[in-house]
Amino acid sequence: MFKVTGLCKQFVVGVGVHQVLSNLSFSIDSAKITAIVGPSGAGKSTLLSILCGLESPESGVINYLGRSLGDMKAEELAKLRNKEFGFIFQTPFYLPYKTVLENVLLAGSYAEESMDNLKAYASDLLVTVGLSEHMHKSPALLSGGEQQRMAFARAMLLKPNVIFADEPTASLDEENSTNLLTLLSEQVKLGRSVVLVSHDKEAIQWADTILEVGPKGKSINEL
Ligand SMILES: Nc1ncnc2c1ncn2[C@@H]1O[C@H](COP(=O)(O)OP(=O)(O)OP(=O)(O)O)[C@@H](O)[C@H]1O
Repeated sequence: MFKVTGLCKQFVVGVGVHQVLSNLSFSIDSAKITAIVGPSGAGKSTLLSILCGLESPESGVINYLGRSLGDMKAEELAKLRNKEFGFIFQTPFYLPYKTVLENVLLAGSYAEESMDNLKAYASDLLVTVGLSEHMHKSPALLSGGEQQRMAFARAMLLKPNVIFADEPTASLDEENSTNLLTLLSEQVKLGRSVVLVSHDKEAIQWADTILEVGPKGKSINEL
């Protein structure tokens, strides 16, 4: 699904240059959970941001289903992110003055479906993740695990092909981690792909493929 060749990324910090990823080449298969692991500061989150087109590399080619992200115009890339990629972060973001259902529908304006269909689908998703009773409350009233399940439902709204997750279980207890990982693995059985960055041993155990980024992003190897 992803084929990455010769990826280099650096950040300019003050008058210096911080080399974060150096000449990495690897592939990520579809319909699998791929975990990106490695020491703190190795560049895992940076790598995730590059794969989903939020950051651009200094050099290297990132092919997604045969299309080079670097050759896409900003509009095309934004469309790809909205239509094909879903995102889950360590800390679920939400608008507290909107309900759980409205928060799940935040990306709805990018959909081609009618708002009525989207609302019905968002409600179904909230039933699937066990939040049907909380649909019309503010997310501020939910527990951390419930908020993360809301984030999962939001990530699924536009039926993404790939779900990117950066430390999705880091703020969850074991039971809530297992719930979230179960939801993600069910999506993989339906043919979707999950790419996650994690330090969490349990989350890593759910992965079909583990890619380890070496210190200072100087290598990447499948474990
Ligand atoms: N926007 C930025 N500007 C400058 N430096 C950055 C920026 N983003 C990340 N870095 C630096 O790049 C390096 C890699 O950061 P990144 O967050 O990708 O690492 P990580 O492997 O995900 O770390 P952790 O496991 O601790 O979250 C770090 O040294 C970080 O300080």
